[in-house]
Order: sequence, then C-alpha cells, then structure tokens
Amino acid sequence: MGIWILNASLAAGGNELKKKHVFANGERIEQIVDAGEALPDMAGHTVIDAQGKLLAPGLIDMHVHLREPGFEYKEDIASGTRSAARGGFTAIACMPNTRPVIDTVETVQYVLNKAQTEGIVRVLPYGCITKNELGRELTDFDALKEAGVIGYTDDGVGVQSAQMMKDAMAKAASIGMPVIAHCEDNTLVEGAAVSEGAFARKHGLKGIPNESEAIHVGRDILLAEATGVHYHVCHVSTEQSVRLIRQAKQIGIKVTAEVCPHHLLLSDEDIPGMDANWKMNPPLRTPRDVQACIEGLVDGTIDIVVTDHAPHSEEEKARGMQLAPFGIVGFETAFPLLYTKFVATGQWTLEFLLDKMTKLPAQVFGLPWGTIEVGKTADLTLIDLETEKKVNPAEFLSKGRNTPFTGWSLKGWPTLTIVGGNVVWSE
Ligand SMILES: NC(=O)N[C@@H](CC(=O)O)C(=O)O
Ligand SMILES: [Zn+2]
Ligand SMILES: [Zn+2]
Repeated sequence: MGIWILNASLAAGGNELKKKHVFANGERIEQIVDAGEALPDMAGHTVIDAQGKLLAPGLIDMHVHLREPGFEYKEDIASGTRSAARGGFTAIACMPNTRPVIDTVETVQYVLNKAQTEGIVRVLPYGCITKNELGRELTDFDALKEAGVIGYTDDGVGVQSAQMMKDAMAKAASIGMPVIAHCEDNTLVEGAAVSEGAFARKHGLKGIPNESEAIHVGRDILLAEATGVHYHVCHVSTEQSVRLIRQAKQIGIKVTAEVCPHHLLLSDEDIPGMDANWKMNPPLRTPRDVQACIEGLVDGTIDIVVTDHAPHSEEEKARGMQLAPFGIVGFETAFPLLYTKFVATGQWTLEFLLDKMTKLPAQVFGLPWGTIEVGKTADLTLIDLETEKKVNPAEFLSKGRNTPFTGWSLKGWPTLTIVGGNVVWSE
C-alpha cells in the first residue's frame, strides 16, 4: 500500500510554490503530478490531503544529542527521535558523548539496534575521535567505520592536542571519512559559562573569548590542508571562525561548516538574566558575531543548519548559569524559528532555508536523501506555513524543556512526517 499526498505545495525555486500530488509507493517516491491534471486511480492507497501545506524533503540534522546510552533521564532514542519527527526531521546524526561514549563497535551497534527497534527517524551515529573523548588515544577508525559510523568527533570537548588531531585527520582521510570538530581551546575557557561581552561584563562573570573557538578552527584548517581530510566545523559561532573558513574555502581546502538557529537569532545581549536555558556551548556571542554567522550562511561559507539538540533535565538546568550544563533543545523549534525570522521577513527565500536543512546536509555528508524526486526515498515533511503558534516547551516530545525560545510566536510548524513512505508522526 502506498500513500498519495494530494494538493501539496512543493518548493519550486526562490519563494515559488507549485501545487502537486505526490505518490510514495513503499519506500520510494513513484509519481509526482501537477495538481491540475486528472487524478490517477488511488484505490487501495492511503490518501492525505495536504490542503496546500508545504511538502518539503524530510529535514536532516547533522548534529544532535540523543543521550542514549547512559543519560536516558535527559533523553533517549525513543523520545529524541519523536522530538525530531515533530520538528520535521527524518534523519539525524547523533553525537557520541554518551555514557559509555560511542568509541567501540559494541556501542555503535547498541545505538543502531535501539534506533531500529525504538527510533522513528533515521539515526546516523558518529564515533569518537579519541577513546572516552579524553584526547589521549585514537579510537579504531576502521572498526567504527565498519560498524556504521558516518564520521568521527569528540563533540562536547575540543581535541586539545594538534598532533592527535593531525593523526585523526590523516587516518580519516585514508579511509575516506570526515572529521567533525567541536572547536574549543580549554586553556582559554576555564570555568566560564557565557561569552565575553555585555552580559558577562554586566554580571561580573568571566567570559569565554571568541579565540577559544577560532584558534581550533584555524589550527584544524591547516591540518586539513596538510592531510587532505574532509574537515567539518561544528556549531560555528564567531566572526573569526567564519572568516577563517571563508578563506580556507577560497583556496580549496576541504572544509565545511554548520551553524545553529540560536547563533543566528540570539546574542549575549538578549540573555534576560541568570537563566541557564540561555547557556549553551558555544555561548551566545555578540551581535556582530551573529551578523557574521548570518553572512557566512548566506554566502555559503557555512554550508548547513543543525540544531545541536542538547537536552538536559530541569533539575540540572535549575543549578543556575554558572553550574548548569551547557546545551539547549532544538528539534521542535528549528524550522519555525528560521522560517518566521528569516523567510517570512523576506531576508531569505524558502528555497534557501530548505536547502540548508535538506539538500546541502545530504550533499556535505554524502547521504542519499534531501530532495523530492521520482525514484528517491520518500522522506517527507508537511509544514504549515500559515498558522501562528507560541513555543510551548510543555508540548515538546523531547524529555528536555531547556529552550530560550519559550513564548515566541512562530509560523512554519511541521504537521506530518514521513520516513521511507511511512507516516511516523502527525499532529
Ligand atoms: N552544545 C552544548 O551546549 N552541549 C552539548 C555538547 C556540545 O555540543 O558541545 C551537550 O552534549 O550537552
Ligand atoms: Zn560541541
Ligand atoms: Zn553538540
């Protein structure tokens, strides 16, 4: 049995939409017909009337934390993938900073098995660069690749040793795999919870300087040049990082980069007080950095948008700005935030935003999804571009409620998510 999605608006370049009927037969998209044409026989198939809503390729998020194994009180694969589906995501790449960390074949298999039995969207695991993310010894890249990881990263911490990073890149390059880097020099950060800037000054807090990120970006670009690896920069947040990546791309170094919605929408000047729902790593930077990240995304320096969905418990976040863990949830607000603030305001086209969340992540990581075409996998998301609704963390399917966007009035809410031709979530 297949699914007919009738009267869907498909993005057709710029802000243009074309009304179509789309037929997914099993896993694949089998037909796309203009809404004006005579309807084919739909007998025996499920029929969904999209009523003009946007039908987008399933969103792809290349940086998320599912917390399983080990931190199931924050999130697990069941809740995390449901939260992702509610956000319109059909494929998500999960970070290995779990407990144990994903640094062995067994842990990779554990995550993949759980994803298969309890997950409702595609889960692509990353493996660690170093054992236990301690920065001392490389993991077995070959074995992890064989087990199914899509790249290597110690996300949560920076790889402090340049030699370790160079060895990692050389090895990854030799087996055609990417290195994904959380860029942070610990010696420049020590104990700081927010960025250097107006908020830290006002509250007399030690600040995280921009260089703590950019020093790693610069170092790693040189190492990527030397090793030829595909180097991907996590959650870019500073003007300096954007500049370095832009220059590296200009001279042909194989570097790609991602940015999170919060680093495009919030600066440290927006932090209302000592509320840890505004605490994440990298921290909210200055308005100038926000502007640079937007410019970087627009000119292609930054390739893709990711959420860095990082759920924590309420108890953890209640410890206050200084003591609470870094991180905010992201799945269930990402598309509405960016649609409302950048597309509905006319700064970006719909096509631009969709590309950054579908086609380009697939392209950057060599994944077979991200477009709506006959013959391709039916990973699809229906999105209501009209209805305005307030962000209400109590409704989240994530176990995490830690968001700074509570109460924001947004449009662009996903209403139905299809993975491989199956409806996995609907409003
Ligand atoms: N981004 C965050 O603030 N936190 C992440 C770690 C990370 O992405 O570096 C987490 O695991 O909680
Ligand atoms: Zn990180
Ligand atoms: Zn992360």
